[in-house]
Amino acid sequence: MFELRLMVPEDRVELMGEALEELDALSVSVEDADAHTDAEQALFGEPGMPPPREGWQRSRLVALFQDEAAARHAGQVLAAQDFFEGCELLGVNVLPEQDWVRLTQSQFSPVEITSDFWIVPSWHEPPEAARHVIRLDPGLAFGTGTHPTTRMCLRWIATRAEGELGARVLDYGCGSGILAIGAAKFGASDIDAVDIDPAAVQSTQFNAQANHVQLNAALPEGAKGAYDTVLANILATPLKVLAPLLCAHVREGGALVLAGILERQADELKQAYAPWLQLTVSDSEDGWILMTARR
Ligand SMILES: C[S@@+](CC[C@H](N)C(=O)[O-])C[C@H]1O[C@@H](n2cnc3c(N)ncnc32)[C@H](O)[C@@H]1O
Repeated sequence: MFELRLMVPEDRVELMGEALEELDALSVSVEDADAHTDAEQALFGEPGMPPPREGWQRSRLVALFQDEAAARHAGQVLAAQDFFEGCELLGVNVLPEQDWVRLTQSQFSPVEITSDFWIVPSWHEPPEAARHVIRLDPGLAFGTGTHPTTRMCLRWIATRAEGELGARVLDYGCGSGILAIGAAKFGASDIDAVDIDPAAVQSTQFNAQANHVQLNAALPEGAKGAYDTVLANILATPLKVLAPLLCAHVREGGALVLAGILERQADELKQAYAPWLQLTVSDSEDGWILMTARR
């Protein structure tokens, strides 16, 4: 494989990406050319929403080609176009042969939630100390246990006193289903896991089966009635919109557990939920907080 590398200003990223695909690039990736420098201007976007801008102020495009001639030809064709002004050809590199499966797998190790609760990829043996294990491989949906928001929710589940989690649990925004599966491992027996993304619903069903866990995975209409515990790891903006809906699903005496919230967003979340529940911050990690309430 060969990669053609180009420097492209923000307003040309999409056009150049499309042109490279027309020229038979196998893939095109876009990197921030100013990443990790003083000139870096990070772009933050909400999952599922279009990116806030088409590219960084200076983007590095890397297009993959089957052979060197195709990569060089694409570079020559692009350089001759009038829209190439302001762009730069950085060169063509040979990409060394790699065992991509092994390389990807090496990036995922078992994740410790508590000393005896671990998330373990299928190609690893669980650590000896692990009494509770979720077997999970990275897939299409969010939630491998490596993100602090997921870890805090799982830690909350694992550290409940006997019976406190309850039997009936709702995982709202289930992604890979990791929280729903975690709830099952800690005693919940009637679990609904819902997500707006059909791929997440599928992924949850698959992961539940792989963990020998019974749950109902569905689109959001699958959330019905009152639950002992409602878990939602989404992001502050959707969590504010969902406040009345999520609170309505918490039974009298039940718990609401919210994640995906940055430390500086604590007050806006408290205000949004105040008509129904009193949220408090009950955990934090790497600038993210866990907010919980009891009805
Ligand atoms: C950050 S991921 C969390 C995944 C998993 N629960 C975890 O804790 O790792 C958020 C998930 O919420 C879903 N989501 C976002 N907005 C939603 C909404 N309004 N209703 C239901 N699901 C939503 C996304 O599709 C995504 O799968």
